[in-house]
Amino acid sequence: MNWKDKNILITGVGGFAGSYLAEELLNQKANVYGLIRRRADGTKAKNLIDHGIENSVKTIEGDLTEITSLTNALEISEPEYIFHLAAQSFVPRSFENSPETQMINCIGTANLLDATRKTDSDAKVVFAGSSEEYGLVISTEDQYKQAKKEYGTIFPEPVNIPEVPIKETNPLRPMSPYAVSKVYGDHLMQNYYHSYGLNTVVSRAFNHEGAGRGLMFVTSVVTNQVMKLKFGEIDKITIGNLNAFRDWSHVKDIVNGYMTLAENGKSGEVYNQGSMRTNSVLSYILLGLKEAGWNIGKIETFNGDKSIENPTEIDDSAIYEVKFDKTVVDTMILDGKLEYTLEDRGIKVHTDKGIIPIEFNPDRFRPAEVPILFADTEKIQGIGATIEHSLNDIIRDQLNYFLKKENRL
Ligand SMILES: Nc1nc2c(ncn2[C@@H]2O[C@H](COP(=O)(O)OP(=O)(O)O[C@H]3O[C@H](CO)[C@@H](O)[C@H](O)[C@@H]3O)[C@@H](O)[C@H]2O)c(=O)[nH]1
Repeated sequence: MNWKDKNILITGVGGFAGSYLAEELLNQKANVYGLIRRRADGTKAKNLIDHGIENSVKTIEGDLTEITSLTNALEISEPEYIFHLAAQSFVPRSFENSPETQMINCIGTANLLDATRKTDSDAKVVFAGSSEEYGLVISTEDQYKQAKKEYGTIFPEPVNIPEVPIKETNPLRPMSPYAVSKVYGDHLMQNYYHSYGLNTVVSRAFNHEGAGRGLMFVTSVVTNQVMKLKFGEIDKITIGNLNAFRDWSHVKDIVNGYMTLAENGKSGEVYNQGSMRTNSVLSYILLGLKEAGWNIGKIETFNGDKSIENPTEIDDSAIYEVKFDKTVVDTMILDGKLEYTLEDRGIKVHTDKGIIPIEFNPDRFRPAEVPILFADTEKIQGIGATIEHSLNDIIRDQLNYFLKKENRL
């Protein structure tokens, strides 16, 4: 599409993905308006400054929880396209303060849709739903039996096992207040299309990462610590569940996907966005260490009773970037060579420069966890989206970000 001179409104423009999206649209000469929360100190959002676009985005102050803010933003920007990215997006925070998450994510989305309807805007709305909506994805028969026991008759039955890679038609089994809030927004988008004919398209993006990712998300937790290790500021890595598998995309691929949805997404439809890979948190750490210059020899549990020799040398994509193999669930390394529990307290990584401990912090484990996410992205690829970045591209960008930030380049 030719974005030149098109009016765009982005909610959450000061956020991680919002600022990448704004930069790309500005590069393509669109008029970018961004809804931004009032800041007591009068400064602009840091992400806009990092992207050098703080003066090019036309910011409109407002709050999603006040519908007048949204009608005002729509009247000022007269958008042809709205990207609704603003949200409380950190899963653990939603467990701590669920009403806050619901206010922003549910009421905020309801306000935006209703403001769009009431102002007779014919803008196309692209909504940032989430892979978290899928929640408890079933990978094995045993897991299914256990889940069925726990959740009883309300458990949405799998269509087939394994349910990975996950298609848009998969049942939604949200596992956190955040995930529930995204299911709400997702369904409301579809409902406003069917009830009022609003042009709404839902993106269910899987995890997306890159330079500038919030420090609390696991990929930044890892790469930030890897850099601190490199410069001798810490002597171990502290982490939560090493055994979670995520489908990590580069944020730039996801932002391009949002633009593809604006251009070619069918109204009332839902599209996954992901990388067609799934990797464990442990793999992210090992690849991060490797990228930062360590050679990894062996990994073992703290008491040494379980170990793997040369894990990063088993280096083909079957280990670290897989087309999902159904034998692989709930084990740390994808071929299941090292299994561990929280009682093991951590893992030692033997390297050419000494041992690096990876210590489990029980506080970082969640009341309910999503064990694996892995997208089937055929539908969005069918309308033109592509995957341009590898997992190592993401890790490299994040490591370099921390190098630059600390003036270490
Ligand atoms: N944050 C964090 N997560 C950790 C840690 N240790 C292990 N993890 C595990 O790493 C996984 C990823 O956590 P996050 O990076 O916090 O992301 P998320 O919960 O998967 O959610 C992100 O992706 C969603 C899309 O799938 C987004 O919708 C959501 O807003 C967020 O960006 C989770 O399984 C989490 O338990 C840690 O120290 N910190």
